[in-house]
Amino acid sequence: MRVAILGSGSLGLLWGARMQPLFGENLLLLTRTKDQAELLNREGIRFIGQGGETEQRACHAVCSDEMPEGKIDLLLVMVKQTHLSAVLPVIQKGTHPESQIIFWQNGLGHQENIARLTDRPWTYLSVTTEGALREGDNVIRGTGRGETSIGLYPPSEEKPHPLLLRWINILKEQAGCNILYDRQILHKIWGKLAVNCVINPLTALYGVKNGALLSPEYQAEWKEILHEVVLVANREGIPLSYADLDEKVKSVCKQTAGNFSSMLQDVMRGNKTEVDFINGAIVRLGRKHRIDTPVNLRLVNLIHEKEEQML
Ligand SMILES: NC(=O)C1=CN([C@@H]2O[C@H](COP(=O)(O)OP(=O)(O)OC[C@H]3O[C@@H](n4cnc5c(N)ncnc54)[C@H](OP(=O)(O)O)[C@@H]3O)[C@@H](O)[C@H]2O)C=CC1
Ligand SMILES: CC(C)(CO)C(=O)C(=O)O
Repeated sequence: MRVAILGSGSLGLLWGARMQPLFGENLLLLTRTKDQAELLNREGIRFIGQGGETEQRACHAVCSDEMPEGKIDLLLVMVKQTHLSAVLPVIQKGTHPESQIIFWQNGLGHQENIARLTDRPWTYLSVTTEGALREGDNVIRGTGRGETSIGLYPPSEEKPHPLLLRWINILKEQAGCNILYDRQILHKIWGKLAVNCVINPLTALYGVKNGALLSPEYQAEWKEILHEVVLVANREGIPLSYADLDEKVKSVCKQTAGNFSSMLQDVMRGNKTEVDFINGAIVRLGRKHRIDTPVNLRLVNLIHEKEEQML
């Protein structure tokens, strides 16, 4: 099985380090720049565990402009939502009709991009609570083991392809990953979306770590955001309750108390954030169902203002 990772950032380097011992020369990392590919080929990936232990893993990388044609059997797409449409031609070129293509982006919006691929029926969404922080172009720090779910998208009663199940088993049995196939992947996507709708914009606007949101001053906004998310989710046919989601957001704030959310990190680095695919997705779907979502809309606008200020 030839496996590739498109996007060698935080998530890409984490999964690259993890899969290298399992797939060796059959694993390819794809980068945006030639410089990063050269660095990875020269020095490999340096993985720093939670206890500070470091391992150097040799790897094979190329710039995504040089994606080999039709050779990849299983592709992990790990670029941000903001770069997805630009890499569609790379995905189309590197894969074949039996390829298994897994999209890892937070938020909603990748569905439209997936629909633009031609003759690629085996597409999946993934939701992961595994955390990673990139400390250099070839340095990755694991910030907590978590759980990963993968499900066919568009949703289908069809069984997943045997190749995907083989890959999941290899990761489970040989790398001890907590990873599973999930027929209800959209429920997981919405659960994670709700978490991101609260934590990401509030931490980015107020410049605080995830754990700070548990203090009373943020509770009013937190509740207003979640109420809108639940209304929209239910109208989309996703049966999520306010109480469950509120509990989930609290538990993620506790588990990741010391983390800077990805949106806060983007704002600090002067990068475009994924807000249009997180709170922006609630606003778009709200409009579709004629549900007002003023709180999420306000957050989208405030985050865009913040992005402008940081440019
Ligand atoms: N980090 C985490 O723990 C988690 C992240 N996610 C989601 O996963 C996705 C990726 O996140 P994360 O890894 O943190 O993001 P990063 O920004 O760290 O990584 C994205 C990578 O994609 C690369 N990229 C962009 N354009 C191209 C291209 N044309 N060809 C090849 N590579 C390209 C970027 O390259 P360059 O750096 O050179 O611009 C970057 O290395 C996001 O949607 C995020 O929401 C989900 C769960 C956890
Ligand atoms: C779960 C959370 C909020 C962890 O920081 C995250 O997914 C993010 O930062 O994007």
